[in-house]
Amino acid sequence: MAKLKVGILISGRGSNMAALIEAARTPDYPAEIAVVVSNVASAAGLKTAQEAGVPTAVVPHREFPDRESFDRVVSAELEKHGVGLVALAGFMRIQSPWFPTHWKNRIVNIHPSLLPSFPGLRVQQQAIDAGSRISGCTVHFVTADLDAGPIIAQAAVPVLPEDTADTLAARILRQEHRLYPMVVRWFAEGRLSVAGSRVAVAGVPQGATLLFSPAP
Ligand SMILES: Nc1nc2c(c(=O)[nH]1)N[C@@H](CN(C=O)c1ccc(C(=O)N[C@@H](CCC(=O)O)C(=O)O)cc1)CN2
Ligand SMILES: NCC(=O)N[C@@H]1O[C@H](COP(=O)([O-])[O-])[C@@H](O)[C@H]1O
Repeated sequence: MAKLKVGILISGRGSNMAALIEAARTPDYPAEIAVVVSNVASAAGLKTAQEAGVPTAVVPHREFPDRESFDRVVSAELEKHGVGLVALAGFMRIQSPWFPTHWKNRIVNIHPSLLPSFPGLRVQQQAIDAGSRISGCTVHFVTADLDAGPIIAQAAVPVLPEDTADTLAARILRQEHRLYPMVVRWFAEGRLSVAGSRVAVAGVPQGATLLFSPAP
């Protein structure tokens, strides 16, 4: 049976992209990484993808008059590679409503907070400033509403008194690299269904959609 083709959008380092590429190297993983697209030519993740033999493309957002025209070219690049799931991985552009509508329930994002808390950017510092004792990451379907799409799975980590944004980000990132490949596998296996704002994951234990790592 043909594997699900995943297209990954990045803007920078690409460690979540690398985790997905590594997961897809396993023969029984039900997805393959078909293309990596960046809006930034200098994204370090492009080199990582090329060294892994994954096709890449750059679509510079600054060259477009508006978000939708940029989004349509990105979408065409993904469709050229037969992509069935779009995975945002440190992709730093807010997409026009056209994109998540066109890719409805076929586009996911990983976000470094326990949504709905702390959408947007600089979220690790937001959690620290709020005195949160727990933080983590969320994989969700992407909709026109920023960081507000149906939640698929989350991973939680402690926030320590001595944490800086960087130490907390590093602790969360380790869980991101576990969570994202797990969720992409579930999508590829056809286990995800969306009803309104809720996602059901068929055939997995109820607790499997929440990882908790008490390790500092
Ligand atoms: N329509 C949607 N687009 C995006 C979503 C989403 O849920 N719906 N998720 C974000 C990912 N993201 C946080 O997880 C995020 C990325 C970027 C921004 C942002 O403010 N971008 C600015 C530029 C910032 C920069 O270049 O440093 C912008 O686009 O003007 C907020 C949240 C991805 N897109
Ligand atoms: N709002 C989007 C956002 O903040 N995404 C976050 O950017 C980082 C990208 O790292 P990576 O490029 O090494 O995967 C990740 O921590 C991801 O959760």
